[in-house]
Amino acid sequence: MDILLKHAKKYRVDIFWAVVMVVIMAVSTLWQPKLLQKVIDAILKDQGDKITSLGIYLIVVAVIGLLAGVVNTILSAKVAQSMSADIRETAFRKIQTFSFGNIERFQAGNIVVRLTNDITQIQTLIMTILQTLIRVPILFVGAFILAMDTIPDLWWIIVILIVAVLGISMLTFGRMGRHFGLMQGLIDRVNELAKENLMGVRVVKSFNQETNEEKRFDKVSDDLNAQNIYVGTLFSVLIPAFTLIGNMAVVAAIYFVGDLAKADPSTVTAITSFINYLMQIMFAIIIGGMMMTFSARAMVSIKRLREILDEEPDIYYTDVPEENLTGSVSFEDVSFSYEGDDKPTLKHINFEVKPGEMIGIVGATGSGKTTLAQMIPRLFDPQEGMVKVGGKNLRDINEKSLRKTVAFVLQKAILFSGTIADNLRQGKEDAAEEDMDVASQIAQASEFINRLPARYDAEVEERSANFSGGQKQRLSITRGVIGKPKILILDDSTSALDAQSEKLVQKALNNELKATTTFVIAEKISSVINADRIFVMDDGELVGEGTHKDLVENSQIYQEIYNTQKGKETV
Ligand SMILES: Nc1ncnc2c1ncn2[C@@H]1O[C@H](COP(=O)(O)OP(=O)(O)OP(=O)(O)O)[C@@H](O)[C@H]1O
Repeated sequence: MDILLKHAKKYRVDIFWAVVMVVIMAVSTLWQPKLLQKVIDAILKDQGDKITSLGIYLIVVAVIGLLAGVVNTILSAKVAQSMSADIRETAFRKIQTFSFGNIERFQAGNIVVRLTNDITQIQTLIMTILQTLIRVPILFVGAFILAMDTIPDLWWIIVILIVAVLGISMLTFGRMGRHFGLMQGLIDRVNELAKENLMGVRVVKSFNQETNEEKRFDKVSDDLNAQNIYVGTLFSVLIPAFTLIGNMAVVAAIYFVGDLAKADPSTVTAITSFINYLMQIMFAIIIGGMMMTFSARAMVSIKRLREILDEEPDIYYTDVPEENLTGSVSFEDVSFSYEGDDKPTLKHINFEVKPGEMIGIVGATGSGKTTLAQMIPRLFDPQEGMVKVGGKNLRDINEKSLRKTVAFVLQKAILFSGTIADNLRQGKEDAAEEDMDVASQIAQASEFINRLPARYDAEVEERSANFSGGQKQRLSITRGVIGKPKILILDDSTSALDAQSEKLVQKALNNELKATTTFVIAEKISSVINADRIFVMDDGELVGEGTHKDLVENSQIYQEIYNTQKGKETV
C-alpha cells in the first residue's frame, strides 16, 4: 500500500475533491427516499403546493447527487490513470538500472506483464477506492439508521437481510480472491508462451512445431479459462442469490407493514423509503465485498511490482568524476559464475592487453568467450579478481567513463525501431552524416544504405524485421565503431557476413581504428588469424595465448580447432 500512498501525494487536491464528491453523492442517495416518502404523503393528503415544492426539492437533490457522481468519476479516473502511469514509469526507470543478472532473475516476459497487466489491476484498485471506499460505510451506516428510524418495528427484517448478504458475500468473495491469485500466475504464463512463440516463429514453422506449440499454449489457456469460468460461475450464482434475498425482504416488509398500518396508517407511506434503504444496505455490502475482492487481486499485483522496485541492482557505479581512460585492459585472477550455477564459467583468468592491440578469442562453444568479453563493459562483475580498463578497477570508475571507452557489438544484432540514424546515434549522440559515412564504410554497410532511398533516414521496423541478418550485423558494427571507441569488442559479429566482406571489415578496422584495442570473438580461426595475439579458451580457462604461428606450434587445443577447420576453409 505504501506505493499507493507515496504516489498519491502529488494528486492530493484531486483526491480531496473526489472524496468530497463521494460524500455528497452518498448523502444525496440517502436523502432521496426520505423526500420521496414526503412526496407520497403529500399526494395522499392532496397537498398540491407541498407536492410541487417537495418534487422540485427531490429533483435538485437527485441532480446534485448525479453531478457529484460525474465529477467523482472524472477525478477518480484522472487520479487512477496518472498514478498508475507514474508507478509504471518509476518501475521502468528502476529496470533501466538493472544488470543482466537482475533482468534474468525476472525474465523479460514477466517484467512486461508486471508493467502492463499488473499496473492495470492497480489502476482499477485506485479507481475503486476513490469511488467506493468512503461511499460503502456511509451508505451502510446511513441506510441502516434511516431504515430503523423509518419503520422501527421491522428491525428484524434489516438484521436478517444483513446476516444473509454478509454470509453469502464472505463465502463467495473469499473464494474469488484465491482464484484471482491463480489467474495472475496463469496470465504470466500465457504471455510468456505467446512471446516465446512469436519471437521464434521462424523456428516453429521450419521445424513444423505448430501443433506442439498449440498444445502447450492450449493447456495454459484452458487452465486460465477454467479459472475464469469458476469466477464467472460464482458471480452468476451471486447475482440471483442477492436478488432473491432482496425480493424476499421486500415481500416480508410489504406483508408485515399491513398489520402495522392498521395501528398507524402513516406507516404505508414509509414502506417505499424502507424498501429503498433495505436495497441500499444490500448494495453497500455487495459493493464492499467486490471491493475487497478487487483489492485482493490488486494486492497480488502491488506485491509483484514491489519486487521490481525493491530489487537491488547487482551493479553500482561509484560517484566519481567522468574521466578519459586509455584502451588497456587487464584481468587479474578473474573468476565468475552465473547465478545458480555451482560451476564457475571463468576460472582464474589473467592477461594484460595494451592500447591498440587486436586480440582474437577462440575456443569451443560454451568455453566462456562471451562471458569473458561481457566483463569488460561490466555487464557482470566477477566474484573473484579484478577487471581493469585504462589501469583502473571497473568498480572505481563511473558509468559514463566506461560507456564512452568500450563499445560492445553483440553476437545477436539488435536494432531498435526508428530510423537507421537513430540507431547509429546510440553509438555517438551527436553523430553527423560524415561520421555515419565513415563508420558504415568500415562495417561494409554503406553500399546497402546508399541503395535505400531515404539512406540514414530509412525506417527500422520493430525487431528490425525489414533487414537481413547480414545487414543487421553491418548496422550493428557501424553503431559500435561510430564513436571511435578506445576498446571495441566484436562478439562473433561478422558471422552472417560472407568471407570477402568479413576481410574488408577487418582491413577497414585496421586502417581506420588503429588506436582502438579490439577483441574479436570468432568461431572461425580465419577471422582472427592476423590478430596481434589470440586467446584460447577451454572450459572457462585461458589455456593459450600468442600469435597464430605460436599457437599452431604450442597449443594443442588451438591445433585441434585449426585442424578441424582447415579442411573446410581457406585459413
Ligand atoms: N546468462 C547466463 N546464465 C547462465 N549461464 C550462462 C549464461 N550465459 C552463458 N551461460 C553459460 O556459461 C557458459 C559459457 O557461455 P558463453 O556464452 O560465455 O560461451 P561461448 O564460449 O561464448 O560460447 P559460444 O561460442 O557458443 O557463443 C555456457 O555453459 C553457458 O551455458
